[in-house]
Amino acid sequence: MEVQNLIRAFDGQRVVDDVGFSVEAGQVACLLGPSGCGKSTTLRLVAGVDLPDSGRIFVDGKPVCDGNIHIPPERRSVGLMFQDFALFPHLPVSENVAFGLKGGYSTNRAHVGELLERVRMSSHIDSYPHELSGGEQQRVALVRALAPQPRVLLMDEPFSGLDERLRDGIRDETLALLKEEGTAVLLVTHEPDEAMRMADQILLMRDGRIVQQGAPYNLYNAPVDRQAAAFFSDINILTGEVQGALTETPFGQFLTPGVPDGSEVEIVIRPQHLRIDFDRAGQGPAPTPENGTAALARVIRARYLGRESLVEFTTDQGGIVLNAIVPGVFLPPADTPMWLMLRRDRVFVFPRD
Ligand SMILES: Nc1ncnc2c1ncn2[C@@H]1O[C@H](COP(=O)(O)OP(=O)(O)OP(=O)(O)O)[C@@H](O)[C@H]1O
Repeated sequence: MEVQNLIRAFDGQRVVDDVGFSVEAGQVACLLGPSGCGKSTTLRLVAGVDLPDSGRIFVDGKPVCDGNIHIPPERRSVGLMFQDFALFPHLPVSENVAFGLKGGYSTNRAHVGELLERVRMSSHIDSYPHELSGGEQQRVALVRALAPQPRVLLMDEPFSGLDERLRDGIRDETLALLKEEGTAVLLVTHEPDEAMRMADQILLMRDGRIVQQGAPYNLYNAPVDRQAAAFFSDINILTGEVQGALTETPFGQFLTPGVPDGSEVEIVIRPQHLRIDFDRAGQGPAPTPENGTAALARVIRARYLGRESLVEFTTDQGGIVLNAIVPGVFLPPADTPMWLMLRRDRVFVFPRD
């Protein structure tokens, strides 16, 4: 599936602003972004339930929407699965799954049976939706969407109605089935964890635009700007002024090439990429290329989060507040002096907006 230069405005305001991407068969692309950034509108345009002001959409290489063509939703080979997955309450599972198939359940028994088998729901074939748990309903909704074998499946926050504990299992199961089917999937979510877990490709959206797209690894480890970095985890920010392509901080100098002298930069690091060392009578670790220079800091407070501990520090020089995440239990008392280092390969430098 491919989308080119999609634009959609409401009341003169562009909510989808020159969006373009493609999704290969068997790939999951996640449209990720904060509420109101235009994800659902993009999905609706691809589905064909809304018309773009301009732009083109292709499914299987064929145009389904451009300046001249507008193929209706039911003829786009696109399946839909939305948040409330609305199974028909008056129909049993069998009829729900067969709903989009010519001839209904009676002529598609084998296909429906096989699909239900694959999501371990065969024993519920005669049940009605109200007799199923949320997770079971979700599995039925998934195979209902896949039954007509669409080339593209569009999913809008499909897991958000589910119990937290069920979600991971159902996500993995869904992913496995989608991969087997070879369907191109476009999934809308505002949860970075979900996108990281599900996506082959993340399309990060902000104010109607895709600000970055790529594999989850790339978005996490090479964000385009501070907001993109902050979308995936808490971040620490140090600010500094550039002089001669270098920025001086309590953690030593950072290379900031291409930024004019006198302008400010933000040096960003995720809490799990701080290194901590104990203080030995005012002596810190020697500088290294990997970790730069250590800066003396004091513990403000430490909290245990289960798998990890979160320790808040303030640096002696400059009073910079920094959060560090450490695996396991690490709860130093307040005011403990410690040396902090920033993993140089995990630091992002951005011009300050
Ligand atoms: N039919 C419409 N008429 C007017 N404005 C609309 C319409 N549909 C969407 N919008 C506006 O477009 C913007 C983007 O909405 P959209 O639903 O695409 O965002 P979203 O990223 O999916 O958000 P959420 O995660 O909250 O669903 C919002 O400001 C919304 O109010």
